[in-house]
Amino acid sequence: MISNYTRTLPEVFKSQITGKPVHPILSIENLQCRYGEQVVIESVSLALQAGEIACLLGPSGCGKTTLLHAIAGFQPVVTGNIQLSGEVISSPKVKVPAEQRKIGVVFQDYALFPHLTVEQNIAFGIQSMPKGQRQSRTQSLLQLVRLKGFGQQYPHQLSGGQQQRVALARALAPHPKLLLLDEPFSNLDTELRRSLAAEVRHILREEKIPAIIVTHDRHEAFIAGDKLGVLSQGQLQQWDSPQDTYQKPKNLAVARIVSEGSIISGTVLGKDLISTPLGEVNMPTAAYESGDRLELFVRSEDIAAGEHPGAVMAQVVEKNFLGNQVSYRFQLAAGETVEAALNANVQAAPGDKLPLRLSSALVFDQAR
Ligand SMILES: Nc1ncnc2c1ncn2[C@@H]1O[C@H](COP(=O)(O)OP(=O)(O)OP(=O)(O)O)[C@@H](O)[C@H]1O
Repeated sequence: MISNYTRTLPEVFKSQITGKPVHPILSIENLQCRYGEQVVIESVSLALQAGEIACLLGPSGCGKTTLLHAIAGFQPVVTGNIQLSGEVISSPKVKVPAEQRKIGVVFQDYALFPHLTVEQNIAFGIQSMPKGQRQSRTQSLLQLVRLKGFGQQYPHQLSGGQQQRVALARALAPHPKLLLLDEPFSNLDTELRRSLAAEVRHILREEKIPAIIVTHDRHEAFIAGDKLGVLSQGQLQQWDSPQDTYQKPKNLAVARIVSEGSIISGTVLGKDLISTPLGEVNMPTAAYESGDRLELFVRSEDIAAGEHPGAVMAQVVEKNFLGNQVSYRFQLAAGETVEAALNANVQAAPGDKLPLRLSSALVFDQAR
């Protein structure tokens, strides 16, 4: 049973200058969204502070887009509420129309206007600005997204990454209070995705616009986010910094979403000592008694190869070269298999046996 990650409700700070309360830019309290009888978002609460960038990560179908649509105003709310700068914009009784929310949205497919130039696309949402101001905003955004000189081109003359930067500039042009990006890089190849994730982070920082980015790619989320929200089965399992989420996942579902690894069994041998099919490992066991059976999550990088007292022999069943590392799948004597990411100088082929040892593992109560 995956325990729901419950957090204290959004904090409201007091300004040190005015003494007035400073609300999170976005706060969501006990949100539920449904399609007919199907509950897709169940009791989600979170707070995003001014200037923060959050990434929402989770498996396909877990409700990421639905949550984004609820914030944007495209999806009704069954219970709970959504507040922007302290004002309720969505609840069962309140629904501020999407176009009045001052929330920008960037979609996966860029959705640029094909018959408009890059400059015209960027200026589309700021027609009400005086001409001089509009032109200067457009030019500064062109520079910010590194497309100076491309202003007169049409979208089909640009690469995918360039088109997505135009879409970002267009969404930023009216100075939204919050920007929502729904899998903005998923049409791009892996390397470009990650460099664009870093670039988008830089651009949002420059513009001081808080954002929520939905992604499937944990590396993209680690690069772009100050906060990482892990959504699974319609519930926000964790809402923390990427580093804390990686190092201290709240449950097995989060561990599996944010890292590569394997599940193995363990038995508590005594104080802070657990026996596993990969040998004995020192871990806090205060919550358990000797003899307790546990499920452990072993991250691929927590397994090392080489002669060592206590190492156990394991047989290579699969090997994939990744450059500086090689990903191996090993069969252990007890029949379990584990994934390990080993240094490329370890030479082994399927069928070979290697001594392995475990440096650490994650233990979860009622792990499944
Ligand atoms: N318009 C709709 N009508 C009915 N069910 C829907 C609708 N949109 C989404 N769903 C269902 O709601 C669930 C969550 O969908 P959602 O698109 O929010 O997930 P997601 O996490 O964004 O998925 P993905 O990563 O694949 O885009 C899925 O089971 C989906 O089938």
